[in-house]
Amino acid sequence: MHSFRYTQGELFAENVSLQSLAEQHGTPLYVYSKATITGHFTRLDAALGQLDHLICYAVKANSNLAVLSTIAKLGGGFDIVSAGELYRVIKAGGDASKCTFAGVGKTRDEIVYALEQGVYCINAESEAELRYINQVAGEIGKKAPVAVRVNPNVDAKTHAKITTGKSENKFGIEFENILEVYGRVAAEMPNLQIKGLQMHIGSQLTSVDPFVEAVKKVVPLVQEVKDKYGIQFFSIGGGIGINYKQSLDSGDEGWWQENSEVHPLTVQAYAEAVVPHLAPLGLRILCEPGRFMVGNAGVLLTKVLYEKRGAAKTFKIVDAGMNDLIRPTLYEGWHMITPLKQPATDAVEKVDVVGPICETGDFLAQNREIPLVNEGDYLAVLSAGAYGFTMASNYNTRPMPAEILVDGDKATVVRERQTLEDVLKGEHIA
Ligand SMILES: Cc1ncc(COP(=O)(O)O)c(C=O)c1O
Ligand SMILES: N[C@@H](CCCC[NH3+])C(=O)O
Repeated sequence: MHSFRYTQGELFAENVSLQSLAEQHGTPLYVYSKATITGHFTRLDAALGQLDHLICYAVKANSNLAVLSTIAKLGGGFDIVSAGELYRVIKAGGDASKCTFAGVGKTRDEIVYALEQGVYCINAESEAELRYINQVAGEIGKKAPVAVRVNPNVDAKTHAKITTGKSENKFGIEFENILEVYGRVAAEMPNLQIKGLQMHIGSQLTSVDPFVEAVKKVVPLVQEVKDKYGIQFFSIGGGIGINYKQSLDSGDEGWWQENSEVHPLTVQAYAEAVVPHLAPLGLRILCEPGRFMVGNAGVLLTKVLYEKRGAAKTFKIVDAGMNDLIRPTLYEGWHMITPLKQPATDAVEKVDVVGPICETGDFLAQNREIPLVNEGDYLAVLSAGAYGFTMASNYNTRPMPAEILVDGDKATVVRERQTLEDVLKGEHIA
């Protein structure tokens, strides 16, 4: 479901013209659609309807308070990876008791904060971590709810940098060692309460097969852990991929259709494939989607500053760089780029869309055919709602962009653009 579409020659987010937002608020600018987020949550929730389930949205994908508040109001829980993310969830009105705490390197302060706030579960990724949580919990007089993350050694067939469920990845404990570890937790770590088992094999999966392979492999183990230790939940992690090549409302027609392809993975297909394996467990099933929930719900608006016709290439130099959206640089991420004002002709030209950062890797697209645009025109980088702003930085001392949430006719600035003073805050001459 997408809420971005061309209407009378202009690109809209729900009922709001993106050109007007760019003119009013400046660029680079992130714009999110509340209807898309709500639609995605509702669809996944319905697809898992047969199970006792909880959607724990992976906050790292997009942690804007307004996004978190939207999901909290829909009844969602949250998968967090730091004290900072938990702090955000609480500030946004989310419920700590619906939070799972993931990550391989939790610190003492983070463990204490999570226990004090009463998170649903801490998902531990090593035996050393379990022992440390046990120690910290004892010191503060708490019993820590824990799950162990299993590394099922299944290939998620996604980009190498976002594969997490193979033996060579740093995540989780080997499948073969899980039962022994639970045994030691039960016998030797009195301040831990065994609450569940968790897995997550990777991000941006575009086929249901690796999910099914992992679920089929891990379910018998879950059953055994349940029988021995009486756990409450099994979390199947996140990872549902989105279609980066079809980011506009499907009713649209235009040059971008040529780039469209049917996404092989839908939530319905996902649920149909995994639910039959999960239902017999009789456990609460957690799901931790990040990108699926927000990826197609956000765009990054940018302005064409200059055109440079080089000997080998034509560059469109825009005002958004890799510090605003690092996915193309880091993962060869492909994001559709389209003008905010529909071009008068179908003509396209092959260009590199590059940012102002002093790095050769600073590009939003390379060798890409886009419609003819001139200096001063605005472009939208689509499907930028996940791992966009959350991975942005102040590299080259560039202020972080503003974020806007659109809800029907209403556009609200949900994070202000940083000023240079903001960027330098806390910094001192020795
Ligand atoms: C433990 C865990 N859960 C959930 C997610 C969310 O992943 P995605 O955004 O691909 O759904 C991640 C990131 O890959 C993760 O590491
Ligand atoms: N940041 C990655 C996804 C990482 C998933 C985190 N566990 C991306 O944009 O594709």
